[in-house]
Amino acid sequence: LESAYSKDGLAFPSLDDPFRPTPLDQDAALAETRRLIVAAAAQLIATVRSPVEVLQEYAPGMYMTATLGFVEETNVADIIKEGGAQGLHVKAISLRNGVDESYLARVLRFLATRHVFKEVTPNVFSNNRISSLLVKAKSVQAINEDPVAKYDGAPLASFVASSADVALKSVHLFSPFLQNPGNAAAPFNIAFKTEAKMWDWYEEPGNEWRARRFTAAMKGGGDRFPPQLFTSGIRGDALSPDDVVVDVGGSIGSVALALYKAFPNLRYVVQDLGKQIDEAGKFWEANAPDAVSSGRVLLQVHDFFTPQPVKNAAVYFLRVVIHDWPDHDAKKILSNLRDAAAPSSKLILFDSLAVYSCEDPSSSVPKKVPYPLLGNLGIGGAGFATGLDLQMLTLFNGKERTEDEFRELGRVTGWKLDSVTPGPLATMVFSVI
Ligand SMILES: C[S@@+](CC[C@H](N)C(=O)[O-])C[C@H]1O[C@@H](n2cnc3c(N)ncnc32)[C@H](O)[C@@H]1O
Repeated sequence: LESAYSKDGLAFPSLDDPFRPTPLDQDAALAETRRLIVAAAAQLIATVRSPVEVLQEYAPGMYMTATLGFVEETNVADIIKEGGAQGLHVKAISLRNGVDESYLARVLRFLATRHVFKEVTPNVFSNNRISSLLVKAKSVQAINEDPVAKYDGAPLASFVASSADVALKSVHLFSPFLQNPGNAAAPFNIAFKTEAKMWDWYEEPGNEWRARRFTAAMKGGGDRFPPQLFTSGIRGDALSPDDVVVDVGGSIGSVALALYKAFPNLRYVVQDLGKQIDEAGKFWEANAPDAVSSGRVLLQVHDFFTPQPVKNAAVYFLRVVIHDWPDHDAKKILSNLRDAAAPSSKLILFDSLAVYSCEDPSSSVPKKVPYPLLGNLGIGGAGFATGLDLQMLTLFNGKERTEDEFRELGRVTGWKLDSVTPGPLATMVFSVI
């Protein structure tokens, strides 16, 4: 890593400094190097640490979520940033967010002990590489003036905040749900005493701020979505000008926007529920004003449990949608697309791939990892995906699926899995059976 950075005339970033993006953050070979180092370091810790201490650290793991949510809600990283690089005393943070300074000190010390924030001198905290990503996109004053819009432009902060809100408030019902899954749709539904799916519940009065936060989280999607992912599983000659690409459950269409910019001669349809499509109108107006008026991009209200109105599209794609649904619902969604498809249509799913923690001889992309690391590289490889899997279970009884599970889901709905391109989001390309 150091030599790769020095080749670009850069020092390897210090944990003490705020995060500054560089092109090397996107370099695939370096990402693999990082994963191996993290996998090895985590395994080394698990190996040498007293197992008692390991469990003492893991069992109260909820405090990580709770403290991150608290600092996000009370704008701590934002306040520290506005205070300057030298850091701020908890008294000064308290003056701005009204939280007792001794509570702040204890929360920030818990996090600094885990490398989120740095305690520069006693009770003085600065942002470091990790905590700097908790900073939202607006000034603290603007946040206080319009709290509902607090997470606009800050997708990662939105993700952190919603993990500490709906997910944390639901997860204490995890074990009862798993033991009696017939009693409710998901732990979320028991916790919030609702039969509604989380999206529909967001639309209820009083939840406007949650709906807005969710949209903010989704708006970051396109930035983290390199368009070449889209073509990675499709033959170069498979798409022609004016071919129709449907972004099913596309939210505001941040992924379709990235694709539209990369492949402007295709036609796009972004489909979602009403509120998302209303937001999509504003999003496209701000980012590609001609796209909708020229007819290249159509924003369409569509419930994917009803027949798909766009027939014979070249591509139907769903990004992080199928993992929201249990198998019986996922099958309905894919069957509706199959009914609308032409023989040449492709279905592309972008989702995290569940990878066994041991070796998987049946995988179409077998990966040899250095002995004695875990088959999925542990938290270095599958940390986020395994966490997301349980988050989907908690919120929706959804799931991240293995390659075999995707193949089977396709097979029973009339789609053949042609290729799998692994990555932080895997690309699964299906053709019509
Ligand atoms: C996790 S988000 C993914 C959004 C988008 N694909 C992206 O990657 O940015 C799931 C989306 O599914 C949409 N959704 C949920 N139920 C739906 C339904 N019945 N019909 C259409 N869209 C739905 C939600 O509104 C939400 O925008």
